[in-house]
Amino acid sequence: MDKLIIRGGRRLAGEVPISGAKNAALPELCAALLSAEPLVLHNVPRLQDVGTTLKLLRNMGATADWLGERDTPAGNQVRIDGGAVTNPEAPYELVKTMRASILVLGPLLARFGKAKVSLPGGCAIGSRPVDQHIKGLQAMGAQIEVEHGYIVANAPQGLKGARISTDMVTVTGTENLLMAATLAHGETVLENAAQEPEIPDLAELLIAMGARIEGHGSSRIRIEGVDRLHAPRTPHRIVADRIEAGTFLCAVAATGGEVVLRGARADHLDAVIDKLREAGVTIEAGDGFIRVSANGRPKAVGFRTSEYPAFPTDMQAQLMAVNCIAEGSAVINETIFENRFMHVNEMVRLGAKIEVEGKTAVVTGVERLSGASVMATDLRASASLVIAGMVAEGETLIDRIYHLDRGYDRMEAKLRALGADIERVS
Ligand SMILES: CC(=O)N[C@H]1[C@@H](OP(=O)(O)OP(=O)(O)OC[C@H]2O[C@@H](n3ccc(=O)[nH]c3=O)[C@H](O)[C@@H]2O)O[C@H](CO)[C@@H](O)[C@@H]1O
Ligand SMILES: C=C(OP(=O)(O)O)C(=O)O
Repeated sequence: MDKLIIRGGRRLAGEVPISGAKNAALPELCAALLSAEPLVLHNVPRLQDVGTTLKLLRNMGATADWLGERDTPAGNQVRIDGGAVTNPEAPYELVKTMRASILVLGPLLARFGKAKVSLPGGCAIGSRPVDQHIKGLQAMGAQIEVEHGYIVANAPQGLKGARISTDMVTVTGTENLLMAATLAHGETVLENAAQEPEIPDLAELLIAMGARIEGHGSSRIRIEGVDRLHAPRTPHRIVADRIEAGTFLCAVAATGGEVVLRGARADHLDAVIDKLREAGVTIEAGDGFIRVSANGRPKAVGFRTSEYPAFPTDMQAQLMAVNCIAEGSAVINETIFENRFMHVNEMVRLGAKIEVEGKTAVVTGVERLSGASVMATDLRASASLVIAGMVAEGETLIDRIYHLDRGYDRMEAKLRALGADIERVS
């Protein structure tokens, strides 16, 4: 099992390319199931969850291939041909490692009138049910049973448009229902829709495939179903990963230095950038880049996670790492997931002062952290430990970094290119 060894104390400097967004790539790869014509996506990040999704699509009979080797001009392009899908099923073995596999449910049901998808189960950050996905598809006329750990869904006459208001804002729930509605008979209205930038990115892809969608990016999306979707005339380029970009911003805020993030979208990171400025970090942005510079200890900043455009839960752990070495103390409220403070005990092993009560963490900044062996428990927890390790004195060893690889494209190589002392060992 791979581990990371980090020797802290280096400032970061230089330029780093920001990859395509994991959370846009996953639904957009699944969107290939909506059409019998091939889909080509550009700017696909080379990370574990993308590999798992390609396997899942191949298991159904689709062809799904990278168009070039890593680091070649076509190295981030993928072609999926959903024309050959014969087996509209997602087995537990593939679904258990990646919760986003639930995103095949809507497309399969809409195109084939049936689907059998393993329940994804919970994960370290919380129980993460999919009841809203099921409720929405039932409102569109699907018959759904949960049997032996599988969602077994049927809509022999096809799905029909409906007005659906989910009980809470759900990102993959909105994506699943949006994709399903593109091929439903009549009009679907999604109320209380998620507004994360990955949703308009998905909607733009679907529109390029012939879908009729309005209101994406707002809390009310209207979809008029069509008979079939086709290949987009030009390949779709996946939007930049705002969480990867935010992670690098926090890394520089903690270590100090000056870094340019190439390809990053500052307009998708307003809440994170506001907090980092409040912490004393300098951030400038222009078309396709963000420049961040920091000197000395940041100031502690409190924040509360919430749905986009508020502060993202996927950045909570990384900004907590910055707070660990900041001047002053900060209160952090996690409102999206019930158990997303798994990194706290590991940060405490590095010398951080953090107290957790329920959904609130109080961080009192310390002057220095000290390197230790720690364990990654989930994706963003891993990233926060990398940040903490880069400012800790001495050596930090991070175990179980398969969590990190699920969502970052070679983070350690990108950090090493910026001057960090970080290596992967087996
Ligand atoms: C692949 C992907 O895009 N993952 C992101 C997506 O996850 P994901 O789409 O799974 O998260 P949701 O937005 O659905 O979850 C929000 C909240 O609603 C609850 N809920 C959700 C659906 C449902 O049917 N029932 C229910 O109770 C969840 O348990 C959670 O407490 O959005 C999260 C919130 O921004 C991010 O942290 C994840 O990185
Ligand atoms: C929680 C995350 O992802 P997923 O929904 O894929 O588990 C994340 O990206 O931080």
